[in-house]
Amino acid sequence: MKYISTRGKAPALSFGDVLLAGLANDGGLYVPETLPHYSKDEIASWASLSYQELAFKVMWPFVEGDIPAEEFKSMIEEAYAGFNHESIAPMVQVGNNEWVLELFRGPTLAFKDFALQLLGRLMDYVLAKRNEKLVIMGATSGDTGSAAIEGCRHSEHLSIFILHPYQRVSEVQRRQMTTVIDDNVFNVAVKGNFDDCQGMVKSSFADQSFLKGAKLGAVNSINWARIMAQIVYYFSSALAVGGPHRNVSFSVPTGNFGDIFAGYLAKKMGLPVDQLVVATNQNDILHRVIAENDMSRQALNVTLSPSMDIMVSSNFERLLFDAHGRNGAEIDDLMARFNKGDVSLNDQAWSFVKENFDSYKVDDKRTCEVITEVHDSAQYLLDPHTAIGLEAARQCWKDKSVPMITLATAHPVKFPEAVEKAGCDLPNLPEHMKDLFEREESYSVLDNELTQVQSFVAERI
Ligand SMILES: Cc1ncc(COP(=O)(O)O)c(C=O)c1O
Ligand SMILES: N[C@@H](CCOP(=O)(O)O)C(=O)O
Repeated sequence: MKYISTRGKAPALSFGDVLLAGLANDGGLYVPETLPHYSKDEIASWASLSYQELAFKVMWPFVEGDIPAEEFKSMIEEAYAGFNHESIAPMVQVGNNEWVLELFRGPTLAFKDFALQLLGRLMDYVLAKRNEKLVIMGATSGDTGSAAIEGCRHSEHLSIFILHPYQRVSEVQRRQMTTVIDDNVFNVAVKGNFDDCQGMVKSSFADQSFLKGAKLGAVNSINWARIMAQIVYYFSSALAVGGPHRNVSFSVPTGNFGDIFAGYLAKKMGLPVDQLVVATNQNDILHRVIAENDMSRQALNVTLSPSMDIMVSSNFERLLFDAHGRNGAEIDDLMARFNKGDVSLNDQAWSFVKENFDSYKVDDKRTCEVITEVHDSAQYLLDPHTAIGLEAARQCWKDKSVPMITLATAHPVKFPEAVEKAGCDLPNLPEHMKDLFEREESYSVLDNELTQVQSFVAERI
């Protein structure tokens, strides 16, 4: 499998190279040159597989040639061994034909563990083979950071620098990152927002001279391997409710557009998907572009769903690549126009986006109401991101005979403020985190300045 950049100027790479490259050197994002496609019968034949076996089936075409099959199988086994449910991604019914897909059963209690438990192992394997080291820079609005640290901390080949927006992640999220005191783990609180952190990571890829020869890698969903691992649970959940011989729909709490892009790819690979619903909080650029073709950047709101406080949505570029007939030159030009303030898509691209996605925006007040309502009606506690997903599902659902699956992207215990505002009791922290509030923290607070952050990294590698 070869991977090409959405901006058409970077060289096509193999899986191993894409894994380590993160962002393409033309500023684009890597996507597979072609996708495997499966018939309904082939997909149906996967129904009896374990999650790990299914993960191998779905991901193998993307890594074949770079990772030996037996090694890849072992990595998958290890990656999901630390999940606390035997199904790995269990489903809970919360209404008629209405399902919640629990993606928070991994070590850091968010869907990011699905990809990052595997990514750390993949990177470690490829780096060991090549006898190389990698400096990871990642940006987080709260969940990627801890999942990436957990996935990479044991590697001798990786050092990891995670930028989070100062005072804009929940205390549980912050402590999950900052209480990991390892020689190769560095946490930085940037006096800015998530977009600032993500912008610094992307600028660092564009000019890596500050690293004095060291190589930079990515753990955010700009890294193709993140998306690849997230495709699997669209297949597992569809199979659990009668797919592929019946259609299913998905509603996805969305920020950086990585998770729902994985669902879009599952559909392209043959999974019969009726609707893909983009659920946003008040930071609604994705809802505005789908509904009104308005991509104008507005000030970032602080919400009760902080992990989705994102305005510049990296993976949307991967979708736009398809919307523009996979023409890299057009995307290169489009991105330059966006940076100069252009805020709309051409008619053809907008139609493509609207044909593939529905969308809905949910504010904080409604988020809390949904948490309360579902707690009362189904005795089930949603986290605020999932509540947004469920409300969007209900508002956008066109055919109620089609099962609607909302992705539960995080555990409610990470977001006490929303749970308490909804009038619900906060569950206890799981056993492995129960002393989280007593653990020592270590992190540095830096100004929202690229040079300051880059010097911090350069001095520590
Ligand atoms: C809990 C939670 N829900 C939803 C999202 C949005 O996912 P994506 O960025 O892949 O759209 C994130 C982070 O991005 C998250 O941490
Ligand atoms: N919500 C994310 C933001 C980063 O998204 P990613 O999927 O690109 O890593 C977070 O929790 O950090």
